[in-house]
Amino acid sequence: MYQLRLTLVALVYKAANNFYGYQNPLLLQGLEGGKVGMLSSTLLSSVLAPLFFVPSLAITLTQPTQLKQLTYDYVIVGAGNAGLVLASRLTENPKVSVLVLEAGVSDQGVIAAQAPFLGPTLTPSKKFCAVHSTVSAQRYFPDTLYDWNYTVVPQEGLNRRTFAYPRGRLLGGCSSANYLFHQYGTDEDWDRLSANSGDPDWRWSNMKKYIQKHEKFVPPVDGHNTAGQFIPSLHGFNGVASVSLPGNNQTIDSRVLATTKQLKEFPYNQDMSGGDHSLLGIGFLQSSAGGGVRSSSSTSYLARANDRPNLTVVINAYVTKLVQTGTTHSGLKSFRSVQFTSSPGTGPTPAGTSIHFIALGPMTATARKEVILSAGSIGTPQILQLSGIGDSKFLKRLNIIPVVDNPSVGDNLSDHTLLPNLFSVQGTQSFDGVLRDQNAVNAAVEQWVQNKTGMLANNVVNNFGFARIPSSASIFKTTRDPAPGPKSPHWEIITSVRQNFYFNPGIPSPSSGSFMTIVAVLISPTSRGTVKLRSSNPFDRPLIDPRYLTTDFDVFTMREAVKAILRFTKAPAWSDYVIGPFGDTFAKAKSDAQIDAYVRGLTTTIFHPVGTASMSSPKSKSGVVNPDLTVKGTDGLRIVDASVFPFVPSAHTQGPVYLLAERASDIIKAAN
Ligand SMILES: Cc1cc2nc3c(=O)[nH]c(=O)nc-3n(C[C@H](O)[C@H](O)[C@H](O)COP(=O)(O)OP(=O)(O)OC[C@H]3O[C@@H](n4cnc5c(N)ncnc54)[C@H](O)[C@@H]3O)c2cc1C
Repeated sequence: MYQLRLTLVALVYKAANNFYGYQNPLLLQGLEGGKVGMLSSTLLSSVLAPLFFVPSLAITLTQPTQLKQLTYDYVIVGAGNAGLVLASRLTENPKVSVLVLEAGVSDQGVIAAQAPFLGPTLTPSKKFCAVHSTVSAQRYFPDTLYDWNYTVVPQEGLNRRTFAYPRGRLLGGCSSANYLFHQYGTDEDWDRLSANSGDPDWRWSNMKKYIQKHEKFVPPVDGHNTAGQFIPSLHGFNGVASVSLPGNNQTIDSRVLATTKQLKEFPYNQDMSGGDHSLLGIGFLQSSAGGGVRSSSSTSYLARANDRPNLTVVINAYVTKLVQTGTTHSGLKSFRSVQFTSSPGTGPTPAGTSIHFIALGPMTATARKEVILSAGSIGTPQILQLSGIGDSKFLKRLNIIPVVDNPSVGDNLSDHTLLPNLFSVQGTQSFDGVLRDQNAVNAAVEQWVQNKTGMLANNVVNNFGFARIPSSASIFKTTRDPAPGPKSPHWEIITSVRQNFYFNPGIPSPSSGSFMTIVAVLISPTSRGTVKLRSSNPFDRPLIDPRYLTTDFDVFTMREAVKAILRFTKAPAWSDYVIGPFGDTFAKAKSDAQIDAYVRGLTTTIFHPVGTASMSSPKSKSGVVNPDLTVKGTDGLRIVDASVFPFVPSAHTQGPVYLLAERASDIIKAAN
């Protein structure tokens, strides 16, 4: 138990420094070179798993070679957020057999995937690797076993910076590795999807029923009175995955709430889940957790299907391509087979290069009914292109034989950007103080170990909100409002007490002082990017180019968000707390040009890529899937994951993915 506590303490520090960006080099040195050693969650998995068993998987095979059969009714690629919803729903019929192929590892016993506070240790830090930095990329992008360890190509709109682009690589996918914010987007998001695709059943009036199937709203772990913090009628209480309000008061909560009374610009919003209810305003975060433990698609949807003999899940199974199995009378190319192999080694590799290949020869699984791609917004377009489904001219250049010419594959990448704004604050009550106090950290660890409450049981954020730029703003003279409707936000504000900032190379982390970070997120981006193959080698990481802040609207909105956040901190509620912006570029950012430079220097991602296999109407010449999620020009192949959203929803994306996958399960059941 001593080792457990030591390891948890170190993970607390790692979590604190990974969240939203900044790593304290001294702290890292301490962790990597000190007694605790390189604290990997692998250690936790192997040594400590029995102490923290959370029901997730039971029948999972750990290698493709353990498969006793290779033909199933459905083959699902990716045991991620969407993939496990499908696996769980399709196997409700005991006559239907399902194989799920997952390249990543198990989530069982992975403590960092369980304690909400430790989630950020699963993915590489977002610490910026400056092109002019003297520090190697490897030093600041340490690969993790639970992540695909991607990086973005140098971003033109962000001073040609590159940075880590986390994607979960374990059972549950990103739902096991994310930061647990849980919402559904606005009704206007879903109504736009419906209008664009021509399918009335994507409308919110139809989609909202899936909340009841998906969500199990549970009380917060501290048992506080939640009256006025959420609206019960917007939630499900008997669904599969737990959702809860914060269970550990943070020092700034009361100031945030006071601000909502003091500034008309930031009204209080009683429920932040979205849908029928507006997202505008500030309220309490709802997290995908219950009882102080993360709820992922693995611990919820897979757990309920564990004992079904008709479901087979294989981890360490890397899908290299889809195999064409014929052509229909109408000329559609059938893809009912999937080629896969043992996952390559996951040891440290320099960011952006090939992964060392140690796999056995390829195997092929075949679906009697359908193959369903749920490999996520990066994996899905990668597999499509490797299979000859994509832009023919581009594929030929990579010596891949084109089968279905579709230039939309891998296009239209859309993501939310993130800018951490750091403020110096008074006193020692910020999270910085807690982290410098070994006794406080030990006590928090002890509390979670004993009864799953306290700091580790909680998300790192308690309050957040959404806002619009005024309709009279000058940008609307030249740009059409990209939000899906007047109730949907343009940007998001996330309040946090963490020491949590991105620093310009040369400005060391302060070893004293207290900080508050208020994050600005661009919610309705107009920049669009791409995910394209680097080569025909399936183990080469694809080229990810979100093209962040390459439009006037996106730059304008981030600038206005920074100005609004400065106004937020001028409310009387902060007068005895906030000292002022921290860091030269922020403190001196007064003119629009200075704010823009500050924004371009620090913005990265909040990990919500969508759109790389967009849904469009069957008649549309662009797009990758039809409204029923079948892949255009193909037969026997669907896509169910975040890649099909043509626009990034006005929310954190796991909730929309859950609803998408619930409806997709119904569509697939009805079609077969
Ligand atoms: C660090 C981080 C923090 C986030 N925070 C939040 C948050 O707080 N709230 C929120 O709502 N959203 C958050 N998100 C985003 C959200 O979790 C994702 O949008 C969503 O879960 C994506 O679901 P998906 O099914 O499309 O893909 P995934 O969940 O990524 O599933 C894809 C699966 O396919 C597997 N796969 C990929 N390629 C292959 C292959 N070749 N062979 C076999 N398997 C393969 C992957 O390993 C993965 O398990 C976060 C994401 C990250 C990475």
